[in-house]
Amino acid sequence: MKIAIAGATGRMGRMLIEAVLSSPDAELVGALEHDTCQLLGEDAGAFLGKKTGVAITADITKALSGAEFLIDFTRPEGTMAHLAVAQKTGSKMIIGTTGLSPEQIAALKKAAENLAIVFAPNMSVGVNVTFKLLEIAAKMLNEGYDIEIIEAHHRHKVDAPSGTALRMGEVIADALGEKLDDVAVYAREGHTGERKPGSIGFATIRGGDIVGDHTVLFAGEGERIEISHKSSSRQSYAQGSLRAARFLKHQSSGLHDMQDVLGLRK
Ligand SMILES: NC(=O)C1=CN([C@@H]2O[C@H](COP(=O)(O)OP(=O)(O)OC[C@H]3O[C@@H](n4cnc5c(N)ncnc54)[C@H](OP(=O)(O)O)[C@@H]3O)[C@@H](O)[C@H]2O)C=CC1
Ligand SMILES: O=C(O)C1=N[C@H](C(=O)O)C[C@H](O)C1
Repeated sequence: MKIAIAGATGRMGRMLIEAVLSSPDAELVGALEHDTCQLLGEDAGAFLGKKTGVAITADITKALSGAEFLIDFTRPEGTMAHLAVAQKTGSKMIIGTTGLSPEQIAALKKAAENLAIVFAPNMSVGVNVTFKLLEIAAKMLNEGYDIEIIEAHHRHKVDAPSGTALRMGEVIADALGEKLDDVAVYAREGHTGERKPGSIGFATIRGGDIVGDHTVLFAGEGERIEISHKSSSRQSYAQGSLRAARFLKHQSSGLHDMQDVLGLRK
């Protein structure tokens, strides 16, 4: 698999480069950064002490020439700019970027009519299995339990709640026959009044180097159930992205997610 990485000097970009270089069925062919990056022109493997022959570039077309796949963990505006070029080069996209607006997601759907894309807020197998556990729990605890989603991430994260927490909310709302927009409570402060029955609350923690923790609390009378996933390394996201690329080898179009990649869709 000939793979280009966007955000090549970022936390996920570096993890992905390392994963591609260690994977026998993958080859690094492009490393993309934006034009203010201090490391443009440097070998993409330099941070590992490796020579890959692939220089970090801000030229999207150059980075994508010869790339069958583009793995993109950047920012929404970066992802949308990369998508526009990938549509021309035909590079299939694996998108992990979170915080996209509804309009940007609609643009992904449109592009996916002719381009195969995996777009998922969390590429780890564990989180995607957790989504299934939440679906079961929400269906079985559909009365008498208040649902709160608590997420914690490192101090550098720019979007909140996390994409994963929002997807957890969507999975639970869907299992309860609701729309997340109608039941979500994203913040509480001051005299809030009593908890609104049927709402799904979100709480966000930011600090230090926390890779990514998510807990869903089902709080009833006299008991609480907690379903938690904790990431201690970004490797699971990188390995999940490579699984997504292998899945896309067999797709010519469509907007897929990790439930499709892992065969978890009901
Ligand atoms: N789906 C999943 O499994 C996961 C998703 N994520 C998501 O991936 C994204 C990146 O996370 P992370 O690696 O921690 O972030 P980083 O900030 O470490 O990396 C982002 C990279 O993208 C670059 N970048 C920023 N803005 C643009 C732009 N407009 N165009 C092109 N490149 C840009 C940054 O460059 P510079 O530093 O110079 O600005 C940086 O190299 C986030 O949205 C995060 O939520 C993260 C982990 C797992
Ligand atoms: O920014 C991160 O770090 C992460 N972002 C994703 C999200 O917003 O859910 C996935 C993971 O939690 C790490």
